[in-house]
Amino acid sequence: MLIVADENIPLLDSFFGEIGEIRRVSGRTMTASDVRDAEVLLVRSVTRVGPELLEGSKVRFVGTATIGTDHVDEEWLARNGIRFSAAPGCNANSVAEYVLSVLSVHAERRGLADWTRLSVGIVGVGNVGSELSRKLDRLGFDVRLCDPPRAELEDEADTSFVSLEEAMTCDVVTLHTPLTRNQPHATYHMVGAAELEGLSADQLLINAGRGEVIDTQALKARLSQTSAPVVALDVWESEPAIDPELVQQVWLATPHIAGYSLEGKVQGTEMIYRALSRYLGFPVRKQAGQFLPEPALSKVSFTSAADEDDAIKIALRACYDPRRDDARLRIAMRGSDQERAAAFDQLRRDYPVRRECSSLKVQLKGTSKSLQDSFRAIGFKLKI
Ligand SMILES: NC(=O)c1ccc[n+]([C@@H]2O[C@H](COP(=O)([O-])OP(=O)(O)OC[C@H]3O[C@@H](n4cnc5c(N)ncnc54)[C@H](O)[C@@H]3O)[C@@H](O)[C@H]2O)c1
Ligand SMILES: O=C(O)[C@H](O)[C@H](O)COP(=O)(O)O
Repeated sequence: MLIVADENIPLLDSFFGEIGEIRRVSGRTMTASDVRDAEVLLVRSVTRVGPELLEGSKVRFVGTATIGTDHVDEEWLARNGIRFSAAPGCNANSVAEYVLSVLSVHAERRGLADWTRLSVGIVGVGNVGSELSRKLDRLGFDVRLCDPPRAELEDEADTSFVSLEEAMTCDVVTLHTPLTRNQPHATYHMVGAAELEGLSADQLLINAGRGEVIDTQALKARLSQTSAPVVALDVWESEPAIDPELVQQVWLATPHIAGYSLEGKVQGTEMIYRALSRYLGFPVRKQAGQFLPEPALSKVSFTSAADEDDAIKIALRACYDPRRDDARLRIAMRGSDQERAAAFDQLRRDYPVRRECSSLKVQLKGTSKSLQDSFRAIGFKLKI
């Protein structure tokens, strides 16, 4: 069986080597002739999957090792009897850690002694938003949830949701919706001139969903005003050809890597491996955990002398500091349009190994119970 796969999917041989012959191709430039003879197609988010790619091919199973599915024409696949599977939640924890790290840097720049005094509006409360909300709640932040599709469900009567308008009054507004069009609560350009107008210079807007959820032109216009909000973008309209002026205008600019922890990527591969095995009736023998190496940084230690807020931020940013990705993206924005787009993709292809907080053992000596709880809330392993 021929399996055509995006070369950026990690551990292809380890997971799929026993299932079939693997042909690696560039996900961004994959064409119909690359996949014509394949029975299985494995992609990430940069490959548009629909009739242009698959008409006339032998493909009967498509797996995307990502949470987002806006690159896949699911209706067409279903109409053509092609089984489809995604990887819901695979990198939700990675994105939550990205947001926490961004918050920690933002609080520090603002001179806030206690970062939990920030109110946080989470827009889109699915796998990512829920994981983030759980961590923030446990840390003691004031969290408000905005998810109109969920708010309409009968079994959600116990959860209190706010409108987008109200979420956008929080100190921090963080977007985690899918990209949707032509349906109730569609998110394409959901944040436009009117929503941006209401944000003040004291507020932070984060987008780690999809770039098209914010209207780029409206954002650029808002950011050129003196009272502009602080903005952190991980996702962009028309990736990889992103707007270099917008990169200059935002506070923190990263190349769509919020979900790029090693754990997140490998879990994505594992999820489509499981789905394919089930589809083919093969036993599921492999799991992500067996392929995760020892982390480069495995232990940190704090004593009672540590400032509690500082200790959390030091440990968080030892695992992941978004300012490194921001610096790399800014450097990559030099050159022609084509060079910039290639550089954006290259940053993602050659992304350094990043481990999640759960890979770091934190030793606490003589520290308070509340500090221990905060470390646990984020997901660190504790040694007391
Ligand atoms: N930056 C990254 O690296 C990265 C990583 C993972 C996922 N993502 C993106 O984040 C999105 C969310 O991921 P997830 O796992 O939480 O997905 P999910 O499907 O579990 O949850 C999405 C939530 O958004 C809600 N939603 C839909 N329309 C909305 C609207 N108009 N307003 C508010 N909420 C709305 C849905 O009801 C749902 O609860 C993905 O679709 C993907 O596009 C980005
Ligand atoms: O949807 C997702 O899971 C994320 O956006 C994912 O991190 C995208 O990564 P890519 O497929 O572009 O490598």
